[in-house]
Amino acid sequence: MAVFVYAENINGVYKKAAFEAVSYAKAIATKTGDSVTAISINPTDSSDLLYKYGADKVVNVKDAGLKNFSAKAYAEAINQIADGNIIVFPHTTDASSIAPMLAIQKNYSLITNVIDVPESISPFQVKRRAFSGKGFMHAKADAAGVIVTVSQNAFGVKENPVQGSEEVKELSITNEDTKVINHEQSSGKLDLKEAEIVVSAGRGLKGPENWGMIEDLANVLGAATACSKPVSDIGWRGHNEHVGQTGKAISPNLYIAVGISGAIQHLAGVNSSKTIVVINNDPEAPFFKSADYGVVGDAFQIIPALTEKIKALKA
Ligand SMILES: Cc1cc2nc3c(=O)[nH]c(=O)nc-3n(C[C@H](O)[C@H](O)[C@H](O)COP(=O)(O)OP(=O)(O)OC[C@H]3O[C@@H](n4cnc5c(N)ncnc54)[C@H](O)[C@@H]3O)c2cc1C
Repeated sequence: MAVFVYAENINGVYKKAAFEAVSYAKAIATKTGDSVTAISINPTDSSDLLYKYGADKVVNVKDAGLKNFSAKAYAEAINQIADGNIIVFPHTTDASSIAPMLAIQKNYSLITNVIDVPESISPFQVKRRAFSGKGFMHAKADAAGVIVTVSQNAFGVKENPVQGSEEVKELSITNEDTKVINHEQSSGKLDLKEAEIVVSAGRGLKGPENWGMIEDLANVLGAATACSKPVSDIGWRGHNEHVGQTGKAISPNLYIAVGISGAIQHLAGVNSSKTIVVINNDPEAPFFKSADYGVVGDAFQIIPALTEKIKALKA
């Protein structure tokens, strides 16, 4: 029996989340004594990239009808291939919409946002994030099969090279329900949900003209940029950068929050970050309660100085 894993790609290029999901599937397979089969839809990247993290077999689905993403059509394609009783997905936006559809098609349990290898396989029990990242729970699957989505940056990308094999599968799924009206391109250079470091700013920055210093800091750190909800609501930044309860939920290794008060709805999307640094000129700002490191001061002085210091250190 194989542990199946969905290896997500964007325009054919594997995401970091795909490598993390394969690493996670390998950890389960090691526990169960099974192999790992990765499924990817229309990839252009080499399967070698997935063998590196432990995929014993890679099934590359070729289907022109799946050129545009559709959760229903992708679930149908994966359903035709994944005949094991453990299926792993990354907890990305796309995969999080495929996984529930597949769970219904297969009548499997669905456990989202898992953060560790299962405590037991039969019954399948695993630790997951709950309540917008404010708590944890140990979820138990009660169906014959289980689908899990792995919280990004929680398990990590772990090399486990194997001699893998590849199979190309030609499918022809009908994808008539989906019509692409527009593609929104992320303004940042890095995918916010994949980024290890995120520099985020709020209304404390006073206006969009001041975002240059945030981008400069992000550039020297190799970070993605994010913002609070009001900032994207006013139109200072695009909605693709909005993090929080109603925006993207992220869990980078380092989250730097500049001029953000730390409202509960903002924290809901960022409190799974491994280290949080808060820069705010109000010592009473609620965000300091959730911070690992806090700097009380004016962002307009601190950010350029910090950027220069990091540049000097790197030089
Ligand atoms: C249903 C619902 C859902 C929501 N979802 C989200 C969500 O997903 N994400 C989200 O972010 N919000 C969300 N909100 C809004 C949230 O409640 C807050 O209003 C919002 O997060 C505040 O944004 P802010 O911190 O940028 O602005 P503010 O609350 O105005 O805070 C600005 C901060 O900047 C500091 N500051 C000012 N000048 C400087 C300076 N020169 N240097 C340093 N610091 C300075 C201030 O001290 C202050 O702490 C939601 C609200 C509701 C009701």
